[in-house]
Amino acid sequence: MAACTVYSTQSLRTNISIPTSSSSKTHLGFNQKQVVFYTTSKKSRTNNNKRYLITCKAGDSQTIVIGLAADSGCGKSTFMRRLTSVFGGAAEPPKGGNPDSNTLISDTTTVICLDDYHSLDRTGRKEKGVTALDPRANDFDLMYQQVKAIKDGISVEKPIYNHVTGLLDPPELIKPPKILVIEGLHPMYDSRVRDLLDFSIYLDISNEVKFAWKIQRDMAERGHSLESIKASIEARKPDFDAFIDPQKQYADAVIEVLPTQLIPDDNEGKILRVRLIQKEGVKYFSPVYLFDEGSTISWIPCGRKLTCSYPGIKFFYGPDTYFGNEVSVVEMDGQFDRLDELIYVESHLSNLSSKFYGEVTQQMLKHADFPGSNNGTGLFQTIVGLKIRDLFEQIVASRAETPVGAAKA
Ligand SMILES: Nc1ncnc2c1ncn2[C@@H]1O[C@H](COP(=O)(O)OP(=O)(O)OP(=O)(O)O)[C@@H](O)[C@H]1O
Ligand SMILES: O=C(CO)[C@H](O)[C@H](O)COP(=O)(O)O
Repeated sequence: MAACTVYSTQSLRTNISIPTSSSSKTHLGFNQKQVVFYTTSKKSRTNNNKRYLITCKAGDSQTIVIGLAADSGCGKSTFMRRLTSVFGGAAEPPKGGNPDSNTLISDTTTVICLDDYHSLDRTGRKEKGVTALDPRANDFDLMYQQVKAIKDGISVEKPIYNHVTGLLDPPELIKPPKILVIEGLHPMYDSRVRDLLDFSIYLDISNEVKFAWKIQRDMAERGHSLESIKASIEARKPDFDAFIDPQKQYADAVIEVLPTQLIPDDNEGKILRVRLIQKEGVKYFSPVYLFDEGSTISWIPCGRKLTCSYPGIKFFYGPDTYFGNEVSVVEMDGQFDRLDELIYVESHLSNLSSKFYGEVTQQMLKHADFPGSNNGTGLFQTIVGLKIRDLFEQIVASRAETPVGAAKA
């Protein structure tokens, strides 16, 4: 008989299929209760008026789980596009599925958006007076159960939050990929979910820059008024500070985006100072460094090999502490004039986990049209993408070396 796991999902509205043809009685435990299912037909089952989702699959290769946390409009999608590109192949929504699905699937990666675990839809949040950032508007039990199931090689029927209608749509099937990325507001909020992560990233966009990006997108591209953008940022801020921002203390890598220091009192938010904060001592992750590992360096690369216009470019590298953890920081302030000259900067960075000389520059040139390609946001997102590929390859290699049975010891 197939090994089965039960996932409770009360928000489930449609029947789901049970991928087993077994006709025998199956005893499955859930929430300390023993429930009995007859897995004879491909339908969802109800027990004590509660609907259960049953998934059956014997998982033999564990999925690697990456968490990416950030507020809305802070570059998660852009980062995801860079990451999937590092693995090759395009990422697309599930074929033939809900056109408003938030999921992106490529050969190696599946990116799920944690908005899909909103337990309250738009109307529900309005009625209860809570924002989507509030944990009460999210189902962390289901998030944990499903991420764990995928990590264990088991397919799940994940709910969909529809950003167009503001409703919870019928679920979609998510099969275990090689790499699962969970991106959204709360990947590191719940300790059970956090413990499932093999690597975690937080995009820390300062208020000034967030405001500038919001204006650019929501005003220029979506026709919102300046007042409504300001009001929306203000309304989210208390919950952002309480529930989203504190997650950065748990991240293995933080990309911090600040206004430039090269122009005194700059408040345009166009030139950026970007810091890649890398935790020391994380298994399978060795931080990138500039010139000499462990030293402290300030570097202005502008000159014969790198064209810079005002206000120039400044790099910094050095050790630091971050929420009590030892970290290494690489910082870039300013922006590139010519991306093809980035190779000069790349050749001074070490531990990049690139597969060939110039891979970072090649990736940046390939996606020159993505936001942030001329500054540290694009550069550090690309580098973190390479580090994730390296982490994945190291974990796979270490599993191949581990004799069967020893892994459980
Ligand atoms: N590195 C960047 N430099 C400049 N602008 C950026 C950068 N990253 C993102 N933006 C701006 O922010 C907008 C949102 O970016 P993106 O879609 O990647 O964010 P998101 O976190 O996925 O947003 P949402 O959660 O709202 O879907 C972009 O359209 C762009 O205007
Ligand atoms: O913070 C968000 C994450 O994307 C959204 O605001 C949240 O998911 C609610 O979505 P919508 O505004 O479409 O109802």
